[in-house]
Amino acid sequence: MTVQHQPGGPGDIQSPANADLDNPEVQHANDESPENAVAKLKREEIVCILQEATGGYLIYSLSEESTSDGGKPLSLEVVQCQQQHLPDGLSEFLVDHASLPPPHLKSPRKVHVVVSTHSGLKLSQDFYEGVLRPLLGAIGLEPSDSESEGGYQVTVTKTANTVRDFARELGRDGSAGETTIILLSGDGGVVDLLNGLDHASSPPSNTPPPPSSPTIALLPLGTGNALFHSLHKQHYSAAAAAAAAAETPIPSPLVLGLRTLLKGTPQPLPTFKASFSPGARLVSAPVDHPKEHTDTTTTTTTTTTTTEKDHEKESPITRGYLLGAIVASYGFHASLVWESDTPAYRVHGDKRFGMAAAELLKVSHAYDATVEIRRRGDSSDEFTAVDPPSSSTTTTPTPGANDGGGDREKGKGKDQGRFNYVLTTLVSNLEKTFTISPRSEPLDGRLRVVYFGDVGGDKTMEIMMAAYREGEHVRMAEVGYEEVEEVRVTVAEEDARWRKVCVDGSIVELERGGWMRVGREEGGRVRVLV
Ligand SMILES: Nc1ncnc2c1ncn2[C@@H]1O[C@H](COP(=O)(O)OP(=O)(O)OP(=O)(O)O)[C@@H](O)[C@H]1O
Repeated sequence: MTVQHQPGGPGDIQSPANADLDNPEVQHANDESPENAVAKLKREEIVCILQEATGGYLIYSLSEESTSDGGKPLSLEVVQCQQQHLPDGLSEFLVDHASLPPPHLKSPRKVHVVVSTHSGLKLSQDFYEGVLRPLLGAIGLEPSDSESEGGYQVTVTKTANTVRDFARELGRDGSAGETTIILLSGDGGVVDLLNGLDHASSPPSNTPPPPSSPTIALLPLGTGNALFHSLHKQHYSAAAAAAAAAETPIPSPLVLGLRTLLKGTPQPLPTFKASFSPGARLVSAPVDHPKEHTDTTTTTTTTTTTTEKDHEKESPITRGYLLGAIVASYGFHASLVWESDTPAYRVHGDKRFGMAAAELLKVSHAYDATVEIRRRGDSSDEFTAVDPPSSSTTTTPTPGANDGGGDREKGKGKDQGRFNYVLTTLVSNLEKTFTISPRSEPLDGRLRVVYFGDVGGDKTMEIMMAAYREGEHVRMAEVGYEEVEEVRVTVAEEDARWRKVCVDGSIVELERGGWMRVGREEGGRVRVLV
């Protein structure tokens, strides 16, 4: 029997025993025999199975299909299976009652749900009401207004600062280490949490604070969800193999996220620190398309026509650094993240990235910068300048101590000092299928840099497309790729348009001659469920 949860009810999954026969959906569900309902279950949608006290099982699954009659696209369904034994192949989803709630959600731990309303397709609120709240209810957890009443607390974002403020508060009251935060957002939520917690600490520390850190459970409701996809990369391949064997589709990211919420274990999340020169400013989204721009970099001079500000608001970078867990970039990636954020592009939804990319590739700007790296084992001020590899030089990558050691052998050529792309990352994927750093393993804490020079728009496109083929781009002659301890990018550009850097989605504008220094951190400021 399938009983579809009605979003908005008070944690009220209706099991067959208390199903409301006046409810048309329940009535419809009651028309179906339990055997049929179980037989119709889609394995890839199953979140968990709980055993009932009376024997039998409740099978919970996530339905993400939109309905033609305007029904909610996200809902939790429960099917009762009255057999004494689960049908073949379902026992792996069984969660033992004795282990519920799991340790990371169990008192005395405090549980907070953070609902980021502007993330991705703005489905977080619906997901909370229609899926998470009833699922938590099923394992005995209910929302409450105050910690003293027990249960979990819910924070719904009202502004772009809500998550940071929440984290700051959490850091100040000293309870962060006993808290699990279920985060319904994209990558921005994680970064806001990291930086908010850091700001609560005093004074600014060079090393992460060792006291027990909060645990984050990610439910991927953003656009890119780079961290979530990178953490679940092996799971995707395992699930893909199992799915191929059983000829079933692989589970969706949200199903995987819910399974991890119930069965995952907390692990330290590697982070980096991006420090900036004194004139660096965090900038808001661009006010309009970039100004008409004459770019004659190919004939070695750059003519700019942009002098006025291209953004509405800017703020200093408190403490001179930002923390990140995903990516810090300069060049095409940073420009794309920033320039696709105009009101004019935003109305096109996620197509805005393709549109902004097409415009940027037409300009094919070669960014004037010095890129220096510090490798593991080098002393703290021992930076080596790198030049973009030249395609004209034949290369034979030879795996070395830095796992991309061969890349350093790639030739140096005319492209010296001009880059199209410089990206430092702790994760493998920027989207589910966009593998920017194929050698990165989940939580390996290794910082890697991917870079290439003034290769032109068509070649940039070719390199990006190769990244969609499981990261094949890193084997291309034009692309540098290696593990580093730290990267320093110093920007010589006149035009502010080309002085933007990106740290996990936040945009920072550097002053002329300004720099960004990205270094790996030891330890873990937060833990993440995997
Ligand atoms: N109610 C709100 N009003 C204004 N801004 C909000 C609100 N809720 C969330 N935000 C902001 O929206 C942004 C959402 O970022 P998030 O990374 O979660 O989603 P995304 O950008 O769609 O996904 P991804 O980063 O994974 O591509 C954050 O910067 C957050 O501060």
